[in-house]
Amino acid sequence: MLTRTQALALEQASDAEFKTLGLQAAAVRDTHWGRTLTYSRKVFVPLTNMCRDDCGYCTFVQKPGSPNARVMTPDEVMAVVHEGERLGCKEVLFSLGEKPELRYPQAREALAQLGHSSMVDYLAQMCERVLEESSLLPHVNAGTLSDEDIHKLKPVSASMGMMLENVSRRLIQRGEAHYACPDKVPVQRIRTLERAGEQGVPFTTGILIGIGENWAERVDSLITINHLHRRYGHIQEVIVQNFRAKPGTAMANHPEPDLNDMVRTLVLARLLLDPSISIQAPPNLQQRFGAYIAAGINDWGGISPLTLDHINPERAWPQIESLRSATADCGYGLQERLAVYPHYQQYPDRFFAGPIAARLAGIARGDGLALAQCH
Ligand SMILES: O=c1nc2n(C[C@H](O)[C@H](O)[C@H](O)CO)c3cc(O)ccc3cc-2c(=O)[nH]1
Ligand SMILES: C[C@H]1O[C@@H](n2cnc3c(N)ncnc32)[C@H](O)[C@@H]1O
Ligand code: MET
Ligand code: SF4
Repeated sequence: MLTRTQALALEQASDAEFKTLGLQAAAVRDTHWGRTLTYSRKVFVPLTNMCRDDCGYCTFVQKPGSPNARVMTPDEVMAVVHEGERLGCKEVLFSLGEKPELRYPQAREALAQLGHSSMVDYLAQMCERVLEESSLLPHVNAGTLSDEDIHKLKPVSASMGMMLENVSRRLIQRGEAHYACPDKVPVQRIRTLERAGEQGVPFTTGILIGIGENWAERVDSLITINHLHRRYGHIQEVIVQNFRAKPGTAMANHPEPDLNDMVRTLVLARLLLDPSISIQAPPNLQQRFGAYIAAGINDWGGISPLTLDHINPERAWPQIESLRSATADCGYGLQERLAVYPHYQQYPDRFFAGPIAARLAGIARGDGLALAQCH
């Protein structure tokens, strides 16, 4: 594994040097993850698109008053879940705006009508319903979480996630991507990762590249994730996600990272992080699958046969079969996985509680949806 000094020095490395490093990264992946990449067949449920933050790159968020601002009803959620189940999905990714009730009366009213006072309460209830009424496993991506939030969500979700994005405090200054976003203050994101570790939650995180950060700040963000994983052993995967510029946002004219930047960052992540951490890059935000595989990724993340990627709705998911053939062209297999990685299922007492523990124990015994039955 690289030291911080070595990682920082890579900023100056030539394309030829990166070619050699890419071979090393791919070798680390082959040793620890084998020659089969994974993906999770999932549905995406944007429980609410109202959010107390205003990230400069986000088109998901809608201000109350806009005709598109909403909180999904339980029936709407369950309709997506059941349709996903019919199509063979095994994961429900709840991805939502952060604590809109703390900023907007309209969000408080919408929640009150549903019988809740916070979005996390409503989220926990919907996770519980998903477990009671379907075979899918909830994975929640609700941003920063308090100790109580995690305690509430752990018994009803297989795993949780929150992109660290970046640890740089520069990005919260006026004119930067995270200006006036209380949930993007680095220490808040780091505390969420820490709390998840303390409470034993299999956790997905990652970095968002191209939002104004520099190479050293990427290195420090990955090192932060690695330190937390050393302490708690709970980081199941790290997503390296590339910023996409969206019309109508504050960052509409901000340059997007190119493929070379993405590849260099994937190589950095693979050589810097503990090799037991899965490295994922989304296949719908660039189309050069082979370049990512060569850079050492072992996972394509969630792919949906049903729902849009609501965060990047203009980027269609590849068909699973076309991803399989592109992956095969590079000499790798493609296999479905669950929202929680197999390693964590070996330590149920630490990582699972309540109804989700019972469901995962059932899967391990072979009733319900065994991984072997995955497509
Ligand atoms: O479809 C998506 N899936 C996203 N995922 C889901 C991911 O692809 C996997 O499906 C899950 O992490 C299950 O392992 C996230 C999960 C997180 O915990 C945090 C952030 C993301 C980001 C995305 C995303 O932008 N689009
Ligand atoms: C779920 C994750 O999606 C990411 N996200 C939000 N907006 C964009 C965008 N324009 N481009 C790429 N990623 C984005 C954020 O990092 C969030 O945490
Ligand atoms: N609001 C959360 C975050 O930014 C999750 C979804 S982003 C559309 O991390
Ligand atoms: S990226 Fe997440 S936190 Fe930021 S505005 Fe969008 S929904 Fe809110």
